[in-house]
Amino acid sequence: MSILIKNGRIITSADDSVADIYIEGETIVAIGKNLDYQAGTVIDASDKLVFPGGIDPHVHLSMPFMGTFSSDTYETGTRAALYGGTTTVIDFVLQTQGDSLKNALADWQSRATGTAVGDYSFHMAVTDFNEDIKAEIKQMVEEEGITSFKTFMAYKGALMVDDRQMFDLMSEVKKQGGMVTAHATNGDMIDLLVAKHRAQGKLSPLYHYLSQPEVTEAEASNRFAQMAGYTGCPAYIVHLTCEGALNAVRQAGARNYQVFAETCIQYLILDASLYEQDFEGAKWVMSPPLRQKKDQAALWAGINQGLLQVVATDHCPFMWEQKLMGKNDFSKIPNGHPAIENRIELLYSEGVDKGKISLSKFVEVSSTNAAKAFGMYPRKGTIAVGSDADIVIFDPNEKHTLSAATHHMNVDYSGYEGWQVAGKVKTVLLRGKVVIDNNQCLVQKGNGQFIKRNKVSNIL
Ligand SMILES: NC(=O)NCCC(=O)O
Ligand SMILES: [Zn+2]
Ligand SMILES: [Zn+2]
Repeated sequence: MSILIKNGRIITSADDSVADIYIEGETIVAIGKNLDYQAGTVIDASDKLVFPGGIDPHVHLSMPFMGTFSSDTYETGTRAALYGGTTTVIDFVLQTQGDSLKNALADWQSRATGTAVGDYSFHMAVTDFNEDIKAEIKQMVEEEGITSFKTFMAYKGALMVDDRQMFDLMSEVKKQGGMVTAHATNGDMIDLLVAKHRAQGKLSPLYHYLSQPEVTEAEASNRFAQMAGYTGCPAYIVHLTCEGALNAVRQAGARNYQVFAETCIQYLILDASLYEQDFEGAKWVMSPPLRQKKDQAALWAGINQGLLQVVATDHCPFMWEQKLMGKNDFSKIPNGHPAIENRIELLYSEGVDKGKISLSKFVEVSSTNAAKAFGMYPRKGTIAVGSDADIVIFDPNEKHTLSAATHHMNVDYSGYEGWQVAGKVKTVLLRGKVVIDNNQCLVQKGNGQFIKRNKVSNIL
């Protein structure tokens, strides 16, 4: 099978030029002006942007959490991702405390294998670290191609690890050539604030926000970054939301520690005023919570300053019925919101179209940097000869409106209902196959492949 994409404006993190792309099988074979190949399919990309398939390294599909499961499966979630221009996602395998990493991996493999529509990989979330688990780290890196290890510094009593475990894990992961990532908020402080608000009968979604003030994130981010610096372990903070946490990353960088950070689209464009509307605010109950306008400004600046390398989603959708589990108590609202399908169009619209970031920065933070940080580059994350032909053809002028009525995520509301975006994902290729065209998904479940990842060395 061969495809020739003609006359698109090809944007990578390094280049911007109008040219053609020739694809054979799953791979990009040639890029240049006026390419003269006899292709099975020719796609005219005149007046369109052509950029690498998005990589969302923070999603939760069919995730068991807070007494329920996130509502997108590998099928619905990766298909919605493709509609939105994201061709590869990285989900989190969650170790059950007291059990092995191997068993957790088998559990997640059974959900994803033969089900995913788009490509996927796994981070391993270590929720309980001891000598037995230490022995499994090497096996994950060497045999399974899982090179990043997630930790939760919050969700006390469920997923949280203590500092001793974190410190020990970092030393081992460094030895094995991996990366430790963290949900960096102070679980003890949050636990106390939640208990205090509940005891006072303060039970609306607003108190979810007030139980996780900026200091809880700034403190944990700094602690995580300092431990990373001391152990020399490459480290990555997930879903960073605020100025205080960004300052911890800035300080770590000033000391040449390898500390990388991701924010998510919602923290760039939504703010905490959404919690001021009775239970409706449950749509945006996520951890960490939405912050203030001053934090949004800091995050956009952090992207441009290279302190934040990735814009992900932390896609973790729950049906409204599931959110209602916390109708009378904010601490029982399943945490998370849907965005896997909306990330690229929102980031283009609010970032590039509004002049906050350049097109090359857009490509870096939506695709290239995640591929580099998580050991998939240059197979993924760029448009280059030899790379997988994961390609988005995007119309920068086709305005449209986001809505639950038209999205493909398995969730019955949108966090962005009525939001007008400036451009539209038109055609998506995954490993040389047209998977989305003309608002249609052309592939079935089982099309997605598990992507084994390389060790983390000389990243970014
Ligand atoms: N973020 C969130 O609210 N839900 C998913 C789990 C996590 O990433 O902390
Ligand atoms: Zn988290
Ligand atoms: Zn998450």
